[in-house]
Amino acid sequence: MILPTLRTGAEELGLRLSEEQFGQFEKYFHLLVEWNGRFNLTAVTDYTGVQTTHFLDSLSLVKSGIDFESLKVIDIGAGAGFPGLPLKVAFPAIKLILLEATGKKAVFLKETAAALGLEGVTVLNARAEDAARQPDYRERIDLAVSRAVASLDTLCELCLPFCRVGATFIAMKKGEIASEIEYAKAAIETLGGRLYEVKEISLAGLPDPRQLVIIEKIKRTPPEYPRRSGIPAKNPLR
Ligand SMILES: C[S@@+](CC[C@H](N)C(=O)[O-])C[C@H]1O[C@@H](n2cnc3c(N)ncnc32)[C@H](O)[C@@H]1O
Repeated sequence: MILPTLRTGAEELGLRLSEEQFGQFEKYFHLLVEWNGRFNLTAVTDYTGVQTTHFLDSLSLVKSGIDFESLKVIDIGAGAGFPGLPLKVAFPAIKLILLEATGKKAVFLKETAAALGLEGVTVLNARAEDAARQPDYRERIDLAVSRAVASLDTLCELCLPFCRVGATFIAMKKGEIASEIEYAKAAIETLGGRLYEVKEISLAGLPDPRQLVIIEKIKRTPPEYPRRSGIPAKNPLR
């Protein structure tokens, strides 16, 4: 049987995946390992590790309680596709934008989405600071997600400008985040957000607890944000 760890974890998350979907995850695993031999995509390439650290961790977004069906979702700093691609495999009706600044990773994302037969996936090879100024993307998104890209204050400036008022932004974090949240309070408010909830996630397969930091967009983002490329990380809003 393929992907035993993912099967158990998905069940624990309340997800009922078909054999076709498990087949897509299996293919994704093989593409990840193959491309990783050419350039560095991830440090985790063992069969169980990918199922837990990448696939299940990405799917733990369901613990947010959001109904993903047919949402327009953007994954900011998608890297090798996490969490966006596993979410798309599990919820094929979402419209997914994978935003990734590094050209080679963007090529991997495009080829992988095609190889898995996924429709409704757009790969954007750009920096968030630039893409968020494009009318097609600014305040047009229902759900922004991001894992392992920046500290929460910086991340808010990269992600909240994409969210329409009423949309949700989820930052996937691990470890101690109380001070990170404290530092991000000003950024959340300035950019039109409101901290809704911090949800602790612990899954049997995951080595350490994670948090979903859930932020609602309650007001429009002022037009001066995001600032130009690199500034949100160099000089976070405080
Ligand atoms: C550590 S990787 C994490 C990748 C993936 N989210 C994951 O959890 O496996 C961070 C990724 O974010 C991308 N990135 C960082 N800053 C960015 C920005 N301002 N706009 C777009 N992508 C960015 C990097 O190129 C890199 O691929």
